[in-house]
Amino acid sequence: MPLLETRALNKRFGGLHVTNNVDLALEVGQVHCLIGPNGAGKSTLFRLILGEHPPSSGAILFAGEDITALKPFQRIRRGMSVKFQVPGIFKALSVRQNLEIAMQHHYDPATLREEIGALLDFLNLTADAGRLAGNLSHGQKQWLEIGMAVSLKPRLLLLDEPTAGMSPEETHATGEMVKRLNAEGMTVLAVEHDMAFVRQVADQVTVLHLGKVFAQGTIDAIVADERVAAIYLGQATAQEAAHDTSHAQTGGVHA
Ligand SMILES: Nc1ncnc2c1ncn2[C@@H]1O[C@H](COP(=O)(O)OP(=O)(O)OP(=O)(O)O)[C@@H](O)[C@H]1O
Repeated sequence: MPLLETRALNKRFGGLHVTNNVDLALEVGQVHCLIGPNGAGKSTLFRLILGEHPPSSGAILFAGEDITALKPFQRIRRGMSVKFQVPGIFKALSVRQNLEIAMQHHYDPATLREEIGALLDFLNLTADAGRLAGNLSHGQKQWLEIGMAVSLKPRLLLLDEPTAGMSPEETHATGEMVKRLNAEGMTVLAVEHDMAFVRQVADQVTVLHLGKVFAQGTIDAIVADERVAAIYLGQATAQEAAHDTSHAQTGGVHA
């Protein structure tokens, strides 16, 4: 049984059909990346899975249970966790205090100290534990946010462009974190533009285009798929024609 499944999922905003009959299945233990040109509907699908938008029709199942009507907090309680692109960390508190807030109600004080210590190590933030979160580098803030998202050991981790704005080194370190979490049993769904990251972590890749599942497979199959290359190329051509490359993909589909 898949850990997460969407069945004939649809979302319309007025006349705009943004999620179009999407069937997606995430097997337990998989790292699944969702890619696609700008406006393909990735964020919307992500928000449907989280329960931030109600779908127009279709169903979402988590571990076999129909969660379509559940609120986000009820989904989180069942074992979903999310890291959004914009960090939701408390800037005026230290790194350690941020983790304490996320974890304090779930562990006794001695275990809490141990768990935070292990998580700081995992995040490469041990030396920065006492620093104000607001003073961390961009990459470190993203890692702290990942730490808060995984601190309660969710079954499914949802990542929204986890490497946006990161250097190649930071991107690679983030990929290693995702692989370690996955090796410990966490299932991961990541919306991502960075193809090096996708290649590093993904077992399975789903390409969305105009709200539909356009292609699915391993990263090698996706990169070799000329139809996939064409939709990215089409976008580049359209953007060049409009003299607007400000929303260009970082890296395109060529890994
Ligand atoms: N709340 C909303 N109301 C109306 N239209 C929306 C809403 N949210 C998204 N859309 C539209 O749905 C389409 C898909 O947007 P979405 O953000 O899901 O795409 P995306 O693949 O995540 O794009 P990007 O890679 O640029 O983040 C876009 O045309 C967008 O304008």
